[in-house]
Amino acid sequence: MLLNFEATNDQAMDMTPEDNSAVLLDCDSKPTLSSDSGLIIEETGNSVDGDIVSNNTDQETSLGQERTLPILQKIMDLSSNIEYLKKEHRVLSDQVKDMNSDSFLSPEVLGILKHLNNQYGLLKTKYLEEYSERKRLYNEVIELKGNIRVFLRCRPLNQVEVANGCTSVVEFDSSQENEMHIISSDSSKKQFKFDHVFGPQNSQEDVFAQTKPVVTSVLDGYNVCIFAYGQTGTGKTFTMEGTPENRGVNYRTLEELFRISRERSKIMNYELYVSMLEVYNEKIRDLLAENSNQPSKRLEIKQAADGMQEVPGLIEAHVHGTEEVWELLKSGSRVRSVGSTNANELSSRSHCLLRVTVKGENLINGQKTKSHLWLVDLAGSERVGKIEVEGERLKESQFINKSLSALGDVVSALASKTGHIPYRNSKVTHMLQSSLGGDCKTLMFVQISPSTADLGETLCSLNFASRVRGIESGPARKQADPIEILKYKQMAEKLKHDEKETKKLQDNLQSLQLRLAAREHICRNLQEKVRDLESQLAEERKIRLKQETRAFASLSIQSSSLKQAVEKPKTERKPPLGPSKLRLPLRRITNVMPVPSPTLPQKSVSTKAFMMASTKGKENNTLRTMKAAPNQKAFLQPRRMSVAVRAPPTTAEFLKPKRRVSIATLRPEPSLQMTTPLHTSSSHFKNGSAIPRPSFVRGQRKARYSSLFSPLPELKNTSETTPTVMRSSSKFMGSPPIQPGSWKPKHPTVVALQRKTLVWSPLKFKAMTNYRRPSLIPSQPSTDMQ
Ligand SMILES: Nc1ncnc2c1ncn2[C@@H]1O[C@H](COP(=O)(O)OP(=O)(O)OP(=O)(O)O)[C@@H](O)[C@H]1O
Repeated sequence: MLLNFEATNDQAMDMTPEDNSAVLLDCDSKPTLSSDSGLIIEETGNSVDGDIVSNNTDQETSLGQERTLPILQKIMDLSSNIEYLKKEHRVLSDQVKDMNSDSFLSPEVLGILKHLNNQYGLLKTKYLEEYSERKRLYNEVIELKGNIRVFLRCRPLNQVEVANGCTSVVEFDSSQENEMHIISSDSSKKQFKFDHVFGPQNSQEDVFAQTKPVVTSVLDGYNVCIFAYGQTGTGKTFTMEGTPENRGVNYRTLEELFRISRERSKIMNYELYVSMLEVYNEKIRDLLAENSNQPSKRLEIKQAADGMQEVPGLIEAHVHGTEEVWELLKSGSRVRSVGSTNANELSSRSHCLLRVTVKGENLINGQKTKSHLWLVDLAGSERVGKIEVEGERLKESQFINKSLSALGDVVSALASKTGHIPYRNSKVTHMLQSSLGGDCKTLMFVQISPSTADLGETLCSLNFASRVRGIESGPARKQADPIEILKYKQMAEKLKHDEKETKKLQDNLQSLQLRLAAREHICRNLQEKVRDLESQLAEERKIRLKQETRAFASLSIQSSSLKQAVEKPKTERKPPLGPSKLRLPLRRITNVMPVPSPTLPQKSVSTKAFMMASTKGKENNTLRTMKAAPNQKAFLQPRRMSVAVRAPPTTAEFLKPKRRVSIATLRPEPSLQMTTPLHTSSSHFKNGSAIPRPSFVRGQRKARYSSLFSPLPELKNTSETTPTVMRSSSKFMGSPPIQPGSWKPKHPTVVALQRKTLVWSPLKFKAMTNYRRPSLIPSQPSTDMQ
């Protein structure tokens, strides 16, 4: 009979001894393996019918055998089974070996597995990189939009809730760290999204890890505000303050600030100050004030010059280490107003505000910053009916709810971007004004309870938080130290003033330079003019010499002819025109005093000379006579003789000054007393009460020199004397010294330059230097000149 091993085996196992006893098996029968690895048991002698001879002896023996047979049989069966199982194990092991080495773990498969493993690792790192990059970009967008970041934190169910059979209505998706769902009573789910979601399993470390980047930006000069909002008993104080075993955001923040400031000590110098206050029943109380149980002075919120809210008189404790901070926080928390409600045994009955002021100074560029970090634990929103409060607690609750509803109004106004934001409706909103709508980084923790019993309150908190998340307050900006700003403002004003002064001085300088240039130009022109005049004078002298020679000659002829024609007694004869008034040769202007004429008064001689000249006056004859003059002394005759050759003038014309040069017409200033060497002698006589000689020629010279030197102040002051410059060199060798205010320019260009406010410009100056104004005195003789 052929049996399948498994079936046989199973059957064998299930067989009872009675069954076994019924079956006689040949001990020698051995299991053999079939070709298909099945077990075949050959029945080799189980048929005993007709082969066994019965006798008594044999019967006893057979009875004893019958008793031992089933046991033996069983042993045999089991041993054969063991044998069989061993064999089967061997076969299967061989098969597994074959599979391992041959087919399943072939090198190709291993290679593919390796490759897939590497790819998986790469994708994982890529995903993580992308994830952090997305988060960074998201944070940047939030910062640019100025959105208030909102973190949700859900506490675990407490013992009371568990005992009451409350279940959790909050569902978290571990793959989405910023999403959560609320399961409503009708089993529908409502999704809420926040910047981060912390479940009951998240620790204080997890929370601070996400908060750290925001709080530490206070060291970079940003104003930061973190506040916890939520229903009473949801863990606001736990998140912000924590417990000695599980310290909260406040302590961890200061610890981190100290750590970073130590790290940056080579570049930055930081000073940290801590203030702690509470708003209880709409009154501000300093929690760090000594004897804070006593009624303290009234603190009010004022707006500082930099637009931030300040509380004058609030204590600012300078802190140097975390231990000091912890002590301060503990002492502040101790005096905080807390009370017991049926929602929270130690419920905060006030809004607690911790302010950290950071003063930073950059040791490299000296830039200073002053920024604030506000850490706010708001009082819990609560339904008065639900928590069954009365008396003082009821009053507290009403104040709390009023201020929280004011916060809600502010958030609604900010979210809808209305013009007026009602910040001043409560102390808290007034205090957080710049944090909610200003240029600071704001983070809100919305705390919720997971309990089904608090579903309504939880939904209210979540809706409020979603509205807060929608507020766009504009990007945050770094805060410079107000003292620094003031210093820079003063510096800017001083700079402006200095610039004005510099401009004024530049203008003055420019006008002086222009005046100088104008004067130099005048001087140059005058020098040229003097040279021209000198040459003209020389020419004139030459001509006059010729004329006088001619006149002298003609007179000599006339006198000799008269002598011959009319015989007169010798006594009547006129004395010859002697060298009574010798003149120096007219070569150049000199200081040498001329020798005064000792002889006849000029007037009588000149009159007679004029009369004689009128009778004759033939120039050709004069010239001839001149040529025939015996010696040079004759050329040094008094000037009257030379004038006599001209046409006889009328009495009025006689004394009229002759206009000879252009200078006389340019500056006809009769009042100006300019002298020549000749005039000096005349003045001398004048001063000595002598009668001045009526020489119009000298008058002409006087006018000419007056015009020449009148613009020079030195000459004006010394009008009665010859100028020093003239005396020393008789030429204008340089600019005359300027006495301010002693000379008023009269030339229109100079006057215009003086009056005009000039703006300094190198181009202008260049243009001006190139510009040649017309000379005060024309270089070519004009029609006025003769
Ligand atoms: N995440 C949390 N893990 C463990 N326990 C928490 C957590 N959050 C809150 N608790 C516990 O819940 C209780 C209430 O917390 P807490 O006092 O901080 O609430 P609250 O919101 O500040 O209440 P109130 O507004 O009344 O002051 C505390 O005993 C606190 O230890």
